[in-house]
Amino acid sequence: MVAPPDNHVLRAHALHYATSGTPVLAGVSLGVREGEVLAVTGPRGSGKTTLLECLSGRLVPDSGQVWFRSSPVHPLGAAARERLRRESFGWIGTEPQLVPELTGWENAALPLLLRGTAPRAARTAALGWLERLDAGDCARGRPASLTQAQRQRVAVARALTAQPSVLFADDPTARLHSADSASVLRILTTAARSHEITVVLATHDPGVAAHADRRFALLDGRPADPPADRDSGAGDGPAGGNDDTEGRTTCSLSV
Ligand SMILES: Nc1ncnc2c1ncn2[C@@H]1O[C@H](COP(=O)(O)OP(=O)(O)OP(=O)(O)O)[C@@H](O)[C@H]1O
Repeated sequence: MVAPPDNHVLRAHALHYATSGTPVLAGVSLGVREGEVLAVTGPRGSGKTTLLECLSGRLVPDSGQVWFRSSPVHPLGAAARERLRRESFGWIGTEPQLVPELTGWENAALPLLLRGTAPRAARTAALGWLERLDAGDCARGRPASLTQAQRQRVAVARALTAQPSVLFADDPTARLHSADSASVLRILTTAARSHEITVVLATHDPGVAAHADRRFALLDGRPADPPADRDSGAGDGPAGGNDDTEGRTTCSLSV
């Protein structure tokens, strides 16, 4: 096993994953640089969610390697992967998946409370992020009383409150209207950049991918445009669609 280069916070090498005998990922390699916003793009069913799940330790690939900084993730057992996710990773899904019995701030504070942070400090941090995300008015409401966009803002606050090293966002705005989508994405990416949180963002929407620094395109579980030198790690080099792009969205917000 070879540890990733220093400037990669995450690295995957030759990932294969199949479900019911059908290949979902078929030899995917990529590196994610510290602090970047990387969009994993591709049509529906191309394997984006599965790739994020393998990178984040939610799924164990059938073969291949995943590294987080200088530590291998793929050989870890379930408890160690869960600890890694709790301590170092955040996840925002397409659906907010909030706890219905808890208020907005309680939902946003949950990762800190699970880590053992004192309730008062967890509450202060959660309220701070809700305010920064223009969701201060969601603090006292339970999820059922909030709109879809408000619930997703609470989910974003929950992910950021934990100050993850890497935030995985799986089509986080797919259920939002375009104005809400643009606003949530702008706030999410601005907050991540100002707090040096690496983001891996799955989307099939080029408008969403435009918020990222770089794109990695999948097609049928493979890199859509692999670099000529695959051993150097697909998605790392200046080749094809998996390349540094000028997609970074200029934003004056300070979150
Ligand atoms: N648990 C599972 N059981 C059966 N098939 C699965 C499972 N997970 C993924 N698949 C299949 O693997 C393929 C890739 O799924 P995946 O969700 O990773 O793609 P995606 O690019 O994220 O798609 P979408 O944009 O629709 O979310 C699809 O054909 C999907 O049906």
